[in-house]
Amino acid sequence: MTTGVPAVQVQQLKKSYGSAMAVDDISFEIHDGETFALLGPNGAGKSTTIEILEGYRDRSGGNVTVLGVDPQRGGLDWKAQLGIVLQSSGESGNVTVLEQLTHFAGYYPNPRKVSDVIEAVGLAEKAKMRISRLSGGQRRRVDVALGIIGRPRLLFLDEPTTGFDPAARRQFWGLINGLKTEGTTILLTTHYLDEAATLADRAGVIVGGKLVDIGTIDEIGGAAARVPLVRWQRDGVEHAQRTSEPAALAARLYAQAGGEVAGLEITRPSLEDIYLDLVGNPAGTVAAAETP
Ligand SMILES: Nc1ncnc2c1ncn2[C@@H]1O[C@H](COP(=O)(O)OP(=O)(O)OP(=O)(O)O)[C@@H](O)[C@H]1O
Repeated sequence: MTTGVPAVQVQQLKKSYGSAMAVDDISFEIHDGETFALLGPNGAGKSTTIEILEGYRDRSGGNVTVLGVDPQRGGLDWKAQLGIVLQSSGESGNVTVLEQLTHFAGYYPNPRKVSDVIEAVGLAEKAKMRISRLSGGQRRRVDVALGIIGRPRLLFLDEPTTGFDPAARRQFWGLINGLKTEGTTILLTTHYLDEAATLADRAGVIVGGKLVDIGTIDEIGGAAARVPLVRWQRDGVEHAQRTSEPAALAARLYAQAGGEVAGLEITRPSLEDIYLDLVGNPAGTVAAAETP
């Protein structure tokens, strides 16, 4: 249900570990029912931010509310409305998948049906197997199952699909889309940009503890970053040019070559290309513009 009150409100959040600033003056909001992806390279400050929102870590400065409550003061009622999938799996116990989920379901006032959750994360055939005997990716699915068993209003997913095979990742996307349809608010961190592009409504990009961009998936990086790229070869030399009229350029090249253009390729930057430009990775930068 949309109430108009942001599910998450972060204002000038700061977190230092000793003299090192892990999170440096970050502000953003997550609307009720929205899926928001926090993106950034290793060590950018994503987990620190999420752990502050979950109430696991104290902040050094700024204001934060999560479902209207300061996480440093959140009680059991507040916690029961959160679903949390931490970055590293804690589930390696000697109990079965079914036992573990049944046990955790007992902590929540209105849990999902255990068998439905086991089915949704693709563990039906492993329900009676001890968690310690599952593969890494299967254990990760148990983490996800534990995150959603309590029917959370707000779900935190910190790199949820690390270790998933491609089919499991697609299945997980379907699961998340189902939760979105039910109105669950989701905060996701992932290094898989296709995952962010598929699942998130908006994203924020953190680099070195600072928020360098925020917007809908279609806005991240700005319009200039989305201009198509035309590549071709002439006399064995690679050429590349960004242009908003790629067909016109291709036609010009065709006319100049008097026929087919060697190596002609027109691509639109993916979220990953745009992200790599944003975080300053040279592998993501596109060759300088030139005219044919
Ligand atoms: N408990 C801690 N004590 C000291 N420094 C820490 C602690 N936890 C994190 N840091 C530092 O804070 C910075 C941000 O770490 P954080 O785990 O939030 O990054 P991240 O964006 O989640 O990275 P990754 O993508 O690798 O998970 C890093 O430089 C890290 O070394």
